[in-house]
Amino acid sequence: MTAFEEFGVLPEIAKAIDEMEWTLPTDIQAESVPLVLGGGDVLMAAETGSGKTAAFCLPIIQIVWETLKDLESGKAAKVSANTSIPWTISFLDRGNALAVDPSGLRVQSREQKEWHGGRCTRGVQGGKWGYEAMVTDEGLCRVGWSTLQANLDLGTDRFGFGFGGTGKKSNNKQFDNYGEAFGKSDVITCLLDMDDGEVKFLKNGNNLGTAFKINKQLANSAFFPAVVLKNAEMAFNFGDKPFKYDLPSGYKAINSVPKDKMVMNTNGETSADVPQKMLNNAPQAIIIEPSRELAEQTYEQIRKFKKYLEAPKVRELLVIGGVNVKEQIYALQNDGVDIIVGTPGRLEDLIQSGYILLSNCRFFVLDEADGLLKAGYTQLIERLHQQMPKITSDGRRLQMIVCSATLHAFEVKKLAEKLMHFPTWVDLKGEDAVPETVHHVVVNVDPQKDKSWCNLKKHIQTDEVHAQDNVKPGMNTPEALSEAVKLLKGEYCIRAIDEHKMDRALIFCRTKVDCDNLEKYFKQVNMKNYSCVCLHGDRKPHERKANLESFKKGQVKFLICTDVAARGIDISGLPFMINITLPDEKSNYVHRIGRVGRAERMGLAISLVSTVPEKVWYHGEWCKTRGRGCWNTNLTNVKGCCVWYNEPQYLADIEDHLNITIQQIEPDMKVPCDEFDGKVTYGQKRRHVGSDYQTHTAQMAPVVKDLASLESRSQLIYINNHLMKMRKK
Ligand SMILES: Nc1ncnc2c1ncn2[C@@H]1O[C@H](COP(=O)(O)OP(=O)(O)OP(=O)(O)O)[C@@H](O)[C@H]1O
Repeated sequence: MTAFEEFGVLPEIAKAIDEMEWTLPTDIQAESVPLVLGGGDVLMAAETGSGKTAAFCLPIIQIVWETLKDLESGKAAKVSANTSIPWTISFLDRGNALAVDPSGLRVQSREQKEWHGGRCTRGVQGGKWGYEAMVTDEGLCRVGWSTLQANLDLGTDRFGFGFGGTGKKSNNKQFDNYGEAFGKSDVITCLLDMDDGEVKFLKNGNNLGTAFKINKQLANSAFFPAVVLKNAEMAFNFGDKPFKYDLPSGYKAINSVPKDKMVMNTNGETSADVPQKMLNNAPQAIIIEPSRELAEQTYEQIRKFKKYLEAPKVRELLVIGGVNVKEQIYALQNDGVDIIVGTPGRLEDLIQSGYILLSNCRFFVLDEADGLLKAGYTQLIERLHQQMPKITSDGRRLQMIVCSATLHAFEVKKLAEKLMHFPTWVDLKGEDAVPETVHHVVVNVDPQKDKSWCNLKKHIQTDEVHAQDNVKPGMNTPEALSEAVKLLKGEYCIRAIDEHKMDRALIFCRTKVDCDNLEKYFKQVNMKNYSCVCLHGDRKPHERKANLESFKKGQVKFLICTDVAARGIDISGLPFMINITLPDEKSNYVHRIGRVGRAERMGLAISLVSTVPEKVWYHGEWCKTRGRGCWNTNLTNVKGCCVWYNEPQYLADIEDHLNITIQQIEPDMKVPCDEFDGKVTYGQKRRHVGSDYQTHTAQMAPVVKDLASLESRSQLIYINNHLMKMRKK
């Protein structure tokens, strides 16, 4: 049995993992896999490169496959196969905010503004029948009877007859006083007399009299128990248990309706016998990623993990923008899908146009959740969540998984509170942190100390922010120093590469134009030694994909990118990364440097930090071309497109956030001999020197000592007591 199997992973999946040469689950996997398999909502916060992708993909693939297998063998189908459906509130015929518990006998809606209703799985034609509904939590509720034509807001059309907690009866939107108000713990008996064509109600056993006369047009219709709630909860008894109050004479429990009078509720089902799970375009899992590259990466991992899962096959689909939508639609309509990995925009397009159905979705995953929220997708996420059934047709609850290396953001906590169901935090550090495998250092770029920029014969082309300023070499104006920083950063970058003999590195620039300029400079200096490609939003999707691939395959040495690649991108054994400019968003520092030092391999991250303010482009929504061909070098406070970038401040913010002081190195780029240097090769696994064990022993020693003294004290107390008793005797 492999270590993964011990955590409940299926042998077929464990075999695929074994082939990837993963011997042990990482900490986040060991904690999260059992939680997800057990049905819980999970918030995963763990360092970059700690294996979060597998922590949610493995259990999802497993449960999806098991569900498909159950369906194939007919087990799950039984739940919705007509003949065996019990008398419950239907999982299919209900409003999208009405949660139905797995027994189908308790319903809840926490929607405060709208009413959400549901109907029973079976109905009746003819005879005298009754059932009980109990208010189990305060709120607004209405119960009664409706036909299948009635809308779910009971009593608002002529096909439904309801009695509400405010003491009103309603049919066809006509609300009249009836009986008396009811609330928490009250039991309402709903009675249907199809022989005399009337509906009446009891409150806690007291007969409130006839509420409605059913008109002749509806006399032959089938009626179903129905409910509608606004921020309330109710429980039902259709006769499986003894009623709290006896039914009036002549009435029987609704669940004793004979077959010839029983009518099945087919609303929400595609056909009487086909369970929804069989629908090709209704996936069981939706995984949202913030970038196309990350979506592709997660999709590829899923393909690897499911390799040995046969009969039935799990079908995964990548739904991202920038590629032909027709192919995605074709796959949805013809091949079908069980797990979708996608980016928000395209995903929502296909959902709103009906190509993807959410009716069977039971896993909703937000990877890099804080990034998604910061990118403005909060409402989209909430919209999708609202459309997902909170309990699926086979009685399983929607599970939500939210993860990131920087999850400690207010927005994430707010979202979790709103959408998740008693989530478990799997938080291995309690705060955003940098893995021990990442050695990260900063280098000051000080144009007042380092005057080499005055005499550069060959230099990087800058972003031309100072094209109209007088910035001659040797000048001391803020503009001249800012231009100098840009020139020096080009030199420092090459120096860092040379000093560490980097033959593989990710280089982050702040803007697309900075990326392009660095790419040109590398080619100018030495095309072969500094072979590189760019990855940023202005490059076409196929170019982005090809560039990432060529870097991953080692065909080029350097990948120059904007924050597009900051999150999640996994390039195995990547030894080096360079920040040409620090990100202004502190969590992005964690994500950027987390591209190295992954899966226990060591990595070095060097950040170039200007000591003086640097004037940079900042094209906001006011910039009509969003930067393309824009030459407005005024500052943003006068409607321009530039800002003064204060890197020392951003560095202080990052250090404050991580509660550390980042080691500073000199412009010669030499990394001083400390415990990292000399003992490690960046890109390789760290030699295990056994220090962990020693540290652990040291940590545990005082606790063990305390325990020993407690034990000895308790034994002494016991002996003393015993002696005292003996003496008394
Ligand atoms: N149990 C394991 N054993 C060995 N390698 C693993 C294991 N789990 C994951 N890995 C490898 O570790 C690397 C990082 O995994 P992954 O991309 O899931 O990290 P992450 O936590 O999502 O990081 P980020 O926050 O940067 O997105 C991958 O190359 C993956 O193949």
